[in-house]
Amino acid sequence: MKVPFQKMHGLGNDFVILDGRDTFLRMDGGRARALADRKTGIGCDQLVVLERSELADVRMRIWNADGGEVESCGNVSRCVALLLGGNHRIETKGGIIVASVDGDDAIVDMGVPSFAWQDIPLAYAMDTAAMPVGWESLQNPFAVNVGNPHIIFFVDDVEAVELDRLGPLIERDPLFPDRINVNVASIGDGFVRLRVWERGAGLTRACGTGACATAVAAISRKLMNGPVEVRLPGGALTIEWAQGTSIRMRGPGTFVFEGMIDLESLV
Ligand SMILES: N[C@@H](CCC[C@H](N)C(=O)O)C(=O)O
Repeated sequence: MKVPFQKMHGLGNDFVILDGRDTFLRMDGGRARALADRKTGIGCDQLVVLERSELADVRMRIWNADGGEVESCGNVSRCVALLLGGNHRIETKGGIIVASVDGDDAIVDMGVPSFAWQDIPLAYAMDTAAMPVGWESLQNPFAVNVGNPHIIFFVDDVEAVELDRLGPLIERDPLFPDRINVNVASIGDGFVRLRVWERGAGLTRACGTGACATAVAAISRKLMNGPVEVRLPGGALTIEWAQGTSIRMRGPGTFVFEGMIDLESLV
């Protein structure tokens, strides 16, 4: 049986979204990997299935392109808000987020960030605001969990970082038992420039949770005052946050195309 899908992107970070609210859709890592494959599947950074929720208006399950199911995704939460329209409480593995639509933008309350080393999680105790670790030129990072785990390195020039080489090394370092999303950021005049190596997806044009994590790190280290404009290769997001409060993200989501897919023909 063929089921409909939507292809969308948030600043170039792209998704295949399936609606399983009325029809049971069996999804697993193998199927997600097959659908995400850019040569043989539809192609995307993340595969998303909407389901009925007992806790919120809708449940959103997210798989990275490598087939791993993950807790959260900032860019897809804006796309889903724009797809559904109006205001929605969305259940994710990383907690409940609240999304609304404002013109071409969606605004998402991404929840309160966690800073405890056990919550990132790290393999052993350390100060997550000034981690005494480093990988070559990337030193003294900040770690935060914004629904999913992130590490942020502040550098002079994000373009000078070999993120395609260092990203996978850091993502899979034993310090991170659940692996980690790797952000390199530089402070500009009123904005932060950001590049992200995403856990399970590699280099992406944008990462919404990475933008949230980086804004939280920049505000915590008093490098920026909110709201923070985060400039990614695919475009900009605005992030608001103050100590002890939820993170608020604002930005666009774009419809690309729709089609039908036979899930049973996959592995
Ligand atoms: N692209 C996303 C994040 C997707 C999940 C991430 N790769 C992870 O493994 O946690 C975003 O926009 O936040």
